Amino acid sequence: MVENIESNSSNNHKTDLLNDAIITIPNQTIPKVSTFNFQEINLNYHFVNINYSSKQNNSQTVEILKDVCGQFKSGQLTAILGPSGAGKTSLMNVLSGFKTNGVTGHFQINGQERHLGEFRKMSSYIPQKFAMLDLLTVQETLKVSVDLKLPNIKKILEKEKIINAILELLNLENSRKTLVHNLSGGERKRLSIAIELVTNPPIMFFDEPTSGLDSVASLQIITYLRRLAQGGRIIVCVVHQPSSKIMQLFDNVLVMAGGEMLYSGFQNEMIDRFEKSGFQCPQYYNPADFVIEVASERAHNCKNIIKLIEQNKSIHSLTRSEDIDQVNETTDLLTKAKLNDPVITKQFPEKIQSSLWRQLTVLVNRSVLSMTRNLIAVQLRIIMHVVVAILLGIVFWQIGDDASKVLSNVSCIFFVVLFVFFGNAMPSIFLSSEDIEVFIREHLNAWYSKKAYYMAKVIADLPLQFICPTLLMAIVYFMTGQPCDIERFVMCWGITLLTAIIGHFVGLVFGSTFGLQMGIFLVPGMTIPIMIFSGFFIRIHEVPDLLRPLCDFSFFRYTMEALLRALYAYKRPFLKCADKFCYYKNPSKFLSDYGMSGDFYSNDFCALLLWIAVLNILLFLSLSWRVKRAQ
Ligand SMILES: Nc1ncnc2c1ncn2[C@@H]1O[C@H](COP(=O)(O)OP(=O)(O)OP(=O)(O)O)[C@@H](O)[C@H]1O
Repeated sequence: MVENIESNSSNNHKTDLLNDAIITIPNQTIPKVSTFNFQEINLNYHFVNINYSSKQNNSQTVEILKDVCGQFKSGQLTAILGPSGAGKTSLMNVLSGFKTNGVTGHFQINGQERHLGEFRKMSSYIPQKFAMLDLLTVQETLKVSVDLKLPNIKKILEKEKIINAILELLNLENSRKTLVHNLSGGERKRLSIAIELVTNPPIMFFDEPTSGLDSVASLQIITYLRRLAQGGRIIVCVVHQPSSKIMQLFDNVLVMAGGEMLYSGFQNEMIDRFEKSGFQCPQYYNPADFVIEVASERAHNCKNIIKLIEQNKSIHSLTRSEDIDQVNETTDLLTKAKLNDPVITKQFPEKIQSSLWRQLTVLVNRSVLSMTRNLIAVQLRIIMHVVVAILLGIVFWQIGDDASKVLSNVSCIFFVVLFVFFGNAMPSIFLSSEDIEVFIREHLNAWYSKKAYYMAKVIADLPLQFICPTLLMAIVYFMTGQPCDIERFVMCWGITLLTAIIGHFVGLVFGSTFGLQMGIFLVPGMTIPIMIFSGFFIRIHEVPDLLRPLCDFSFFRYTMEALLRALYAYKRPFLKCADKFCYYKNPSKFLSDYGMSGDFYSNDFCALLLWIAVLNILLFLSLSWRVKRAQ
């Protein structure tokens, strides 16, 4: 079957199509990557004495990778093998530049020290769990990728040509209209490859691209990867127990054991090398299973195995830095000469980052598209606001001008604040925790800046933050019989909007910092205590002196104060009294009893704006922290 797939000329034709689609675009301003011909530059990625350690919670340092060396060359497909916990994923993270903290050693591209920023632009890392937005179709997902990664391609037809070529190459044409969350495991994997293929990167890393797939789908994926490698790319992937058929597709193998490198060299020399070192592979045994079994014995004799295999190595079986230097000197002269050629250097591939404006528009459009398909985020949120508003209107029907029901009116206002806050905070926790992984991947792959993502997050939800509180306030205000005064209505509406925005940011900050589970627990857990200091449960002047500063900190205090001032301050005439005596007939008396007298609506408004500014800063810091932590 392998042979069949390999000899299939139509597949080669698809590879050509992809290259054609990208290379023959009739526009001189097309990105450098589009004009890059992989055959022209032989990349040689060397890594020497790579060590990686991580600090534990108890401040102990764990050594994860120890003195790993090796090299990858253009046109070769390399597998990283090893038993569970051998350090394969860690090595992949380090080599791809996704992990930098605690990493030492030398990384060289064609003999020159790797510059991380540049390296990220010319490489792609497809992790095992490749985060994607579930509510976009395959075609839309690829379109976003093209829009962000190929900013110089403006014509829709050209974009479609590239998308079609990639879909055809990866056999995804029939799924182009399928939502990502409806894709099968294999299709999802292929889509993740497709997304990164858009820029035609010359170096691609895959962490377990076959995990969760059956043998046929696994073979298919590795065959695609081989085809990509044959197009002149460096393709490296971690694989778990590949079948013999799959093993044959690899050019090189890197075997890891206990964070050390056991073997690095040609796939077809591997068993020979192990046999010469005294490890006999039984007949008809899967070579991958065999080397993993040998590697699993590392706990007892890993050092001995490495030593033995070293003694029998060939020039291509690289296990130590000296070997790499030797190969460097002998084989890279031509490549170096080519790299120094200005014509070729000019064609060196790199991902071009689009302008901030373009990043912003693409990200906002994507968020809006995704949100409109999200039942919880949009439809349910609007419906809930309307239903609750009508319910409140019925329960508190026409009490706004009734002096005997002032306290009930305050409860109604408090309920509005509560509902608007949580009605916006909870969906935002869900939304932000859902796409934070997508952000980290795309940002680290140099698709867009943190600033663009942050601004898009703020802008995309604005329409809902406008619509939901507006609907709620309009219904509640008029059903509950608040004063028929447009100014007072606008004042109340403004505060409800700010409350919704604060709720949204609180949700974003907690969701992106702590994730969904912790966010759902922490938002109510941390905000409900703040409500105690809102002036609703206990009047501010009755709060113990020691805790009084907390009232200045509570944003619920400012929302309550502002709303009650909008309704009862600013020379509001006496309220109607249906009973013989109404204590709060005079609205100013009520405000003064609650410690809210004075026409200071604007102060409360400014305090809420300040809160929004602080939450914005926290959100930006949270995103930066998440990116840093991912590295
Ligand atoms: N940040 C970390 N802190 C502490 N230990 C870590 C950290 N990352 C990885 N390790 C440890 O390093 C070892 C290698 O982990 P890694 O995930 O690279 O292994 P792997 O070969 O990919 O395993 P698997 O095949 O099971 O995914 C494991 O023992 C793991 O527990």
